[in-house]
Amino acid sequence: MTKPKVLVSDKMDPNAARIFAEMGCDVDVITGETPEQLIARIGEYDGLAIRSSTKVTKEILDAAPNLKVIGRAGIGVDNVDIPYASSKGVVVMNTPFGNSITTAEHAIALMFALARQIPEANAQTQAGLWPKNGFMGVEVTGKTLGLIGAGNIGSIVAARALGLKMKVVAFDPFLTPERAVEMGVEKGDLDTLLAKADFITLHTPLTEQTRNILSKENLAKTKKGVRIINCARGGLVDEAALKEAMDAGHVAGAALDVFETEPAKASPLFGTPNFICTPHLGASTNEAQVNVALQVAEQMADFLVNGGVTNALNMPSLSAEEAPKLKPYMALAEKLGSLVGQLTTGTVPRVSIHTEGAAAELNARPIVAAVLNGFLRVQSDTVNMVNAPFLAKDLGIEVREVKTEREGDYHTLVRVSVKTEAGERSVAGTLFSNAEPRLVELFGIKVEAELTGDMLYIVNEDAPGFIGRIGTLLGENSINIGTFNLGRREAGGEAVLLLSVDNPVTSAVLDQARKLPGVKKVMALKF
Ligand SMILES: NC(=O)c1ccc[n+]([C@@H]2O[C@H](COP(=O)([O-])OP(=O)(O)OC[C@H]3O[C@@H](n4cnc5c(N)ncnc54)[C@H](O)[C@@H]3O)[C@@H](O)[C@H]2O)c1
Ligand SMILES: O=C(O)[C@H](O)COP(=O)(O)O
Repeated sequence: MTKPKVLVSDKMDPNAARIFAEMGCDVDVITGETPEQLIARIGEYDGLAIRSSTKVTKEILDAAPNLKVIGRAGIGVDNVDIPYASSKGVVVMNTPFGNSITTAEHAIALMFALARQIPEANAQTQAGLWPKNGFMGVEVTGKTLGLIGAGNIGSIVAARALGLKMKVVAFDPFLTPERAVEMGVEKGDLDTLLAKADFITLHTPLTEQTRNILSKENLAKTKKGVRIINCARGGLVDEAALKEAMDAGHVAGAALDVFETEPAKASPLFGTPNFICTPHLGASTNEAQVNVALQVAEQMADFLVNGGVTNALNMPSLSAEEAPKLKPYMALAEKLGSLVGQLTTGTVPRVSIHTEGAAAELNARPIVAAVLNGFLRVQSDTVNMVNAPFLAKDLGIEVREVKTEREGDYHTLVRVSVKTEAGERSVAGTLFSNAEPRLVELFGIKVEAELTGDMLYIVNEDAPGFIGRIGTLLGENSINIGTFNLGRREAGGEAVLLLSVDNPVTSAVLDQARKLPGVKKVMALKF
């Protein structure tokens, strides 16, 4: 088997290359290239490992027909066009915790640097000025820290601030009151935070809701003398408004690790008294860089070599604990989706996935993605688990999930129903020995079959002699039957026959089968 090829295109701890190689990938480390150089190179790679410098644009993705996974050694993925990567079936993963402590520590370091004006005091002292009386600081003890964003990094910052005997007011629409109590912070709305905080620190992603969250208007609502720290993303603070508020003496200090435009080689804020900045160093410690490099390489290699999915942003993750349980269900779901996809013609406005019994206790998202993958594979060769839900949405297909924890006839069951012009049609399957996918119902008829390889699907009138005739036809055409599965609505009624065959059935043989007495429909299927 050829080894997957991975390109590391941003500066990363060497442990990443070591892990890729140890886990069975060929790895090239080529950093600092222009977009044009990357476009010329990317075509041969299955994986791309990045930090924040490489911008993974549409043009790069279009030049990457083999690309299966992009791994971000870090948290923010705003440098990756995720919707476009998803549409191309490329998994995007990050390492959501590896640099959180380090970044939280940088925010605290900047808070102290602001409180005691350390950079300027250092510069003047080293310039021989000994400015003993020029730097009157403030204590942080007893002061209020306004935390905008109380996720991974925000909560570490809050814990450190509480340890420093500060009070913490947090604004985060997704922060539950219980979690706020657990964190020991006061949950408040943005206006309350702005009015109370002596220091404000930002820890949200940059989204339409958070862009310029510290706007001119909101800066005006802050306490006079407030100090602001941004170690999250440029664009959260309106830089021009911040400059005005600092010049007016309303904001006493600001520390930015991140800028709206990076690299920030010029800014009206540069040179402003009590303005401190660092060049996006939040994640730059040995510890964090080793963490994220090891983690991204392990995740990407696991995906490329074993199909494991961890920390993917555009695909349901499969934890080590869930994966063994979910994998046979995903195989079953994909086969059922493929079966209805192959047997259905015309537009399908709705696909419903119903899990029953043991299946209903599982994470439904990978099962749903697998059904859609199987269903849409019939119309697109490039569909996969990542892009299938997006493609379904683009096609206007409503996807419904239903769970029934109570067991029915089977201890575990997955049913896939599609709404068609002819009405609702459904197929259902179970797992034998919790591992082997089996079809158990096809359009209302009980039939037990393994969906595998080349198959022949026949609908006929239940009548004596039919099985002999079809067997003879296939035999005369040297087609060996592997399995033979029969079901019928009632004696003498509509019957279905699902045969697995050792070689594909030609259209000439399909035509002959259609001419057999009592035959209503004949189709070749492939799984
Ligand atoms: N400076 C650096 O080098 C550096 C390093 C690591 C992470 N980061 C950045 O720090 C940020 C936070 O990272 P994290 O790991 O804590 O992310 P996270 O996803 O764990 O937390 C983000 C929090 O922001 C909250 N949030 C979302 N929208 C909000 C809104 N409108 N108002 C208030 N809160 C909102 C979310 O509910 C969540 O709790 C990210 O932008 C990340 O890219 C920067
Ligand atoms: O989102 C992140 O992880 C940080 O912004 C770190 O970015 P970096 O890897 O480019 O230092």
